[in-house]
Formats: sequence, structure tokens, C-alpha cells
Amino acid sequence: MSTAVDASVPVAEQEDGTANILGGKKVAVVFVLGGPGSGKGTQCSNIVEHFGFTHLSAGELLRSEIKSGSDNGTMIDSIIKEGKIVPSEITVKLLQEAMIKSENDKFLIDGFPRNQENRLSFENVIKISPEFVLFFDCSEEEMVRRLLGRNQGRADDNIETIRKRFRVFEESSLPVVQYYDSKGKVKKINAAKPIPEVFEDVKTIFQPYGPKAA
Ligand SMILES: Nc1ncnc2c1ncn2[C@@H]1O[C@H](COP(=O)(O)OP(=O)(O)OP(=O)(O)O)[C@@H](O)[C@H]1O
Ligand SMILES: Nc1ccn([C@@H]2O[C@H](COP(=O)(O)O)[C@@H](O)[C@H]2O)c(=O)n1
Ligand SMILES: [Mg+2]
Repeated sequence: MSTAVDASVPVAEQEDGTANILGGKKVAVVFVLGGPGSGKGTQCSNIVEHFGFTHLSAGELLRSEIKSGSDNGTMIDSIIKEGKIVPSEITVKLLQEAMIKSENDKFLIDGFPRNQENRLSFENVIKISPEFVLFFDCSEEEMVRRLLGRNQGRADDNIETIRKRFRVFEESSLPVVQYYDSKGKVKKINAAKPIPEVFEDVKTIFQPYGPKAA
């Protein structure tokens, strides 16, 4: 059984001082937040490659759920097209299953928690506190440019839904960032720079967690 991420890395505890244990192993979780198109997925891929984390994108898990034809698929699809947030019990269950299935003990949870309900549901069900929150800061103007140029066929990459996603980000996701900031857990990155420059800043933050095992 794995007992720790790396003996030299201080692993976060829950607020009551108990360890972050999932499926019998001690785990480290980093929440990755930022506006739509700020570069969360792009930088998570780099972190996986250099520091051996497992990347779990809440949005990707929800899109897979739609594709799988699950009972909730139609409802998730219409919520995503509206740029709104899927009920937490669905997203938290998908994250929990993916974490338990994984053999890794270091997770990047991208695009989550998107609102306070997501945060509380994760705390109550999974009972893990994040090591920190990596927050990508970028202007809306730049994020629109990136999203409209992404070309991945996403149903929500159109200007109407993008505007709605920005409002949801401001109204529901930024309060989560502020909550973690009040606990001293936010590491803010200037995400407006080119991809390699953003990753230089990200690397500095992840140095204690790497490098990826050979
Ligand atoms: N620093 C950057 N400079 C320019 N383009 C970038 C940068 N980072 C990412 N991109 C590009 O912007 C687009 C959006 O990036 P990405 O998918 O990583 O964003 P995201 O934050 O995961 O968005 P979403 O919340 O919509 O999933 C992609 O086409 C990506 O290649
Ligand atoms: N915690 C979450 C994360 C995402 N969603 C929905 O998925 C959409 C796409 O998410 P990305 O992170 O891939 O941009 C997002 O706009 C939400 O509709 C969610 O409900 N809850
Ligand atoms: Mg993404």
C-alpha cells in the first residue's frame, strides 16, 4: 500500500487534523481553477508530464458521461450548453470513482470546485483537503480569443455560452477562490503569458512534488 506522496513533501491534512486518506492510501489533491480558456487543461498536461500527477478534469468527466449515454447524460448536456453548473452529487461521484480507480496518489482536479456547493460536497463526501489551489488569472478578452480558436468541437465554445460561463465564473467560482485565499491556500499564476512562460511559473510551485518517477 502506498503511504505518502513523497516522504519529503508535506501533505495537507483536513481541518480537523486527520490525514487525507482515500481507498486506504494517503493522497495529495491540487484544485486547478481559472476562467474558461485560462489554460487549465494545457498546463495540467505539462504538470502530468513533469511531475507525475494524474489529471482529472471535471468537465471532461462530465462530457464522457454524456457520450456514455448514461441516464444523466441529457441533463448534463443541456446544463453544459447553458454554461451552468451540474449538481455536485454527480460531479463528486465521477471524481471519487476516478480517484479510487487510479493507482496514483497525486491528483490535479481541474475545473473543480466550481461553486461553494461543489466544495462542500467534496469536503463531505471525499473528505480530502487540497494541498493548494492553483489559480490561473487571465483577462476575459484573451480567454475569448483562446476559446474561439480552440477548435475542439466543444458545444460550449460559442460566444453566447462563453459569456454565460464568464458570468458563472464570476458569480460562483471566484467566491471559492476567495474562500481558499482566506485560508492561505491560493497560488495565483499570471496566465496571460505564452504557454512555456506560464509553465515556468507553474514549475516553481510544483518543484516539491516532483520530478515524475522514472
Ligand atoms: N498561455 C496561453 N497562451 C495562448 N494560448 C493558450 C495558452 N494556454 C492555453 N492556450 C490555448 O487556449 C485554448 C484553451 O486552453 P485550455 O483548454 O487549456 O483552457 P481551459 O482553462 O482548460 O478552458 P476550459 O475551462 O474551457 O476547459 C487552447 O486552444 C489552448 O491551446
Ligand atoms: N465542476 C464542474 C466542472 C464543469 N462543469 C460543467 O462543464 C463545463 C465545461 O467545464 P470545463 O472545465 O471543461 O470548461 C462547465 O461550463 C460546466 O457546465 C460543471 O458543471 N461542474
Ligand atoms: Mg479545460
